[in-house]
This record gives sequence, structure tokens and C-alpha cells, in this order.
Amino acid sequence: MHNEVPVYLLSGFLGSGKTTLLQRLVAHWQEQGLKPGVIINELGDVNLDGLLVEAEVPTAELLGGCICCTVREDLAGELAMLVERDRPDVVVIEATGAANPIDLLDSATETAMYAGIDIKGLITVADAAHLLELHRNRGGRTYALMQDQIRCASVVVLNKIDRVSQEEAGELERAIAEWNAYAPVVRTVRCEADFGMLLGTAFTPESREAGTPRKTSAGRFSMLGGSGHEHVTSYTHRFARPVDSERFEALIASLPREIYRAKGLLTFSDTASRFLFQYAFRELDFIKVTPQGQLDDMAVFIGEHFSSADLREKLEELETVGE
Ligand SMILES: Nc1nc2c(ncn2[C@@H]2O[C@H](COP(=O)(O)OP(=O)(O)OP(=O)(O)O)[C@@H](O)[C@H]2O)c(=O)[nH]1
Repeated sequence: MHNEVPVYLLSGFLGSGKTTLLQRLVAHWQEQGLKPGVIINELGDVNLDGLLVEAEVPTAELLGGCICCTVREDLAGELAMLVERDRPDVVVIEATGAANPIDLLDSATETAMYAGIDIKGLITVADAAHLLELHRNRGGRTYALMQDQIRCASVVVLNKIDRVSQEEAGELERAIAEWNAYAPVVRTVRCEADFGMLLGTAFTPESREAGTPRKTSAGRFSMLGGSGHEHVTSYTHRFARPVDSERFEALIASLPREIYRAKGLLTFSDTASRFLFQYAFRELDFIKVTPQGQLDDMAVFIGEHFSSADLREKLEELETVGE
């Protein structure tokens, strides 16, 4: 008998911890002897998150656009193909952080009609520190998008709890309960959680209902139905030569607030290995990587209305130092 393949959707704002969770989920299923399949959607045209998933895990990539608009049909096709070709026991789809979860759910549900899959849940990851700052300032489209992502969730992972106090975490949980009364909230550091519980929170009619627009306590209507991320822009830079690591760190530290997410693959002139760098809400991380195949040094910067010309100039300056 051909059973339906369970599918989990991962949403959450840029840099909240989706890839971190995806890696943990893959490891969890592998420990149980299951074969997971992965679909990764990135705004840029290089799949950096894919570098963090083991080579033997069947992976499909949707690059250069966001699931909820430009690559919507591709998602249905990729998902159907992954299920048919690799016969995974379970699939997880990581959306870009700018995705509108309603559209994501829509297109996955469409696929479910013909591809033998069963949408089990939508897990939304939230960066506690970032959400707290936006919640206290009560405004902005990023805040509205985060609220939408939480409203649609069947479970909310309140991640980076190490960056807020107990009281602040409580304040966030109360806000989340107002936006979505049905989804359990799981506090995590680096998305470490009881995955039995997390994955057990399948959709119920109530939790789907919670995804429909309703008035928020702030008296505003959410922007569900719109393409929620028109304001998000990105700039991709390809490096012509290795750059100095300290100067690169200094450049990242001086980024304007409008740039809230950056990641890339770099060779430094003063170190031996190549690095994947991650910058999310003012924190910078480096991970040593050995990419398979030919991948050039590049960095993608994501934010709202920032000047890519200024940024390009600064990055090019880095490349000329020492010439
Ligand atoms: N301090 C702290 N950092 C974390 C935690 N979880 C993840 N990070 C870091 O946050 C950064 C972003 O994590 P990712 O898992 O790549 O986030 P993402 O949501 O996949 O990002 P996008 O692909 O841009 O949407 C990385 O540098 C992580 O190491 C946490 O609990 N605490």
C-alpha cells in the first residue's frame, strides 16, 4: 500500500533559526531510521543552507525567488518529484524568511491533492530578541510579517531564548497567545527541543482557523493575502579575490540597521579554510565548510530599502586592500 508522505513546513523570519531547526529535524528522523527529504527555498541564487545539510539527504532547491510568489508552481513540481524519485519517509520544506505563510500553505495544499503527501504542520521559528524589539516598538512591515507567520503556525518555536530574560520571554509568550491561541510555544536555544512533541502538534481545524485574518490587540488588521515582502530587498556580491577577515568583520559591524540578514561563502586572505558566514539581527557567526563542486566566494545581504550601491562600494574596497 502506498502511504502518504508526511510534510512539515518551516516558516519564520530571516535569520530566526529555520536552517538550524531543519538540521536537527533531519538528524532526529535519521536517528529513528527514517529517510527525510528536504526542500530549501532561498532568495539568493546560491543555496548556502544546502551546504549545511548532509550530502546523502535528498534535497531539492528553489532558488532566486520566494516560494509564495515567483517559484510557487516550482514548489508543487519539486515536491511531487522529490516524493516520486527519492521516496522519502518524511519531507521538510524550509521557506525563505520573507515568505507569506498563507501562500506557502496554499501551494503545498494544492500539491497534496495529487502528490500523495499529507501536510502535517507548519512550524514557525521566531527570533525572541528580534521579535521583542519589534513588539515593543509596535510597528513596521517586518513585525506584521512575523505576526502572520505566527498566526498560521501549528507550533511556534521561540528561539534564541538565550538573548532575552525570563520576563521578556513571558511577555513574548503572552503576545504570541493573543495572535494564535492554539499553537503551543516551545522555548529553545539553537532550536533544541522535544521533537516528539513538536512534530506531534499536527493541524487541527482550530489551528487552521487561527490562520485567518483577525483583529490584533493593537487594533490593526494583519496583511494576510498580500505578498508581504515587497519591501525586502537583497544584494548579492561575488568576490573577485580573498579578503582580510578582520576588515570583513569590521564591515559587517558597521552595516546599517536596514540590513538585518547576510550570509555567504568566503575565502579569507589570512586563514587557510573557507567559511560560511551568517549574520542575523546583529550577531555574526562563522562555520568552516568544504563545499562540494565549484562555488565562488559570494555574500547575499537582505534588508529593507538599503543602498546596494554603497554596500557594493565598501565590499569592493575590501577587495582592493593589499593590492
Ligand atoms: N544566539 C543564538 N543564535 C542562534 C540561535 N539559533 C540560531 N542562531 C544563529 O542565528 C543565525 C541564523 O540561523 P539560521 O538557522 O541560519 O536561520 P534561518 O532562519 O535559516 O535564516 P534564513 O535562511 O536567512 O531565513 C546563525 O548564525 C545561527 O547560528 C540561538 O538560539 N541563539
